[in-house]
Amino acid sequence: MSETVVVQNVYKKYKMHKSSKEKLLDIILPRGYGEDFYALQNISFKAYQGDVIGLVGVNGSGKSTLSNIIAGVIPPTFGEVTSIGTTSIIAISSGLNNQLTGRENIELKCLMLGFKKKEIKEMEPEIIEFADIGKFIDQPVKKYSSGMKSRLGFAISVTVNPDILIVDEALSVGDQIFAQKSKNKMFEFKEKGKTIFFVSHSMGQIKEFCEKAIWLEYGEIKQFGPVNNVIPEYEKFLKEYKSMTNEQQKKFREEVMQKQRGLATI
Ligand SMILES: Nc1ncnc2c1ncn2[C@@H]1O[C@H](COP(=O)(O)OP(=O)(O)OP(=O)(O)O)[C@@H](O)[C@H]1O
Repeated sequence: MSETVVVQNVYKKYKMHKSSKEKLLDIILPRGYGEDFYALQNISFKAYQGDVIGLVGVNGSGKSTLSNIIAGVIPPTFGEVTSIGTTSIIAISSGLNNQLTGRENIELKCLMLGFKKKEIKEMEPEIIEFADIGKFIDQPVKKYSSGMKSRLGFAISVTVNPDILIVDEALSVGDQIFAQKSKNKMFEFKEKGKTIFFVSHSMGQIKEFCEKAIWLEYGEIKQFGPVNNVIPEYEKFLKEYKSMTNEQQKKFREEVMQKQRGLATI
């Protein structure tokens, strides 16, 4: 099985700003301003053709940041990501331009992915049919509901037929019929041997769909392995976390923040 995504020692550092003044200082000052905060630390793993990998972790553990880095939407601060093949990300905030119509967004996104105008015209009917948002396709996206946006984002991302697909919570919005249609499409991709990363808070969906899982904690990989090993451990942690008192949960979150604040050894 050949490698499709190689992630090596990836870190993502953000600055914490308490006010817009601090944000401004960060831009003006040569060394920047603000406390360092690591959304990701020391992330390394390999994905292979046909891998379907679930990304799990509590809120703020770094799932979306890692998805965006794999997709090339944002760069890592340190480290390297090598992708063999075309990559497409499906996320609720899927980078649609609010001022443009759905149809114009199709063209823009496909142009950005490197397609020629003729190819886009050929793909357009398929995208519109999959999105199934009727006359809204010629309305500006700012008039769309969140479900409509995710339908259009999903339709574009799957129709361009990427080798590597990153699905970030996309199945949690939209109605049941669309969710089923999306699920079928993803199973179709899985059968074709594409590499899929799947972010979800639904352990049911992760267990149903993925063979491997990455559990992120404090922006680090806590566990990576077969879904049947990782998810029971993660569920055990979730159960313990839920049974904590508010005070204990607060302490845990503070420890998390502390760990992400520049304690990284690079
Ligand atoms: N642009 C940014 N600037 C500063 N901090 C950021 C930025 N984007 C994300 N973060 C921080 O990085 C951490 C990881 O965020 P991320 O969205 O990747 O987590 P997540 O696991 O996807 O969370 P959720 O389950 O809530 O979607 C969070 O603490 C978040 O506040």
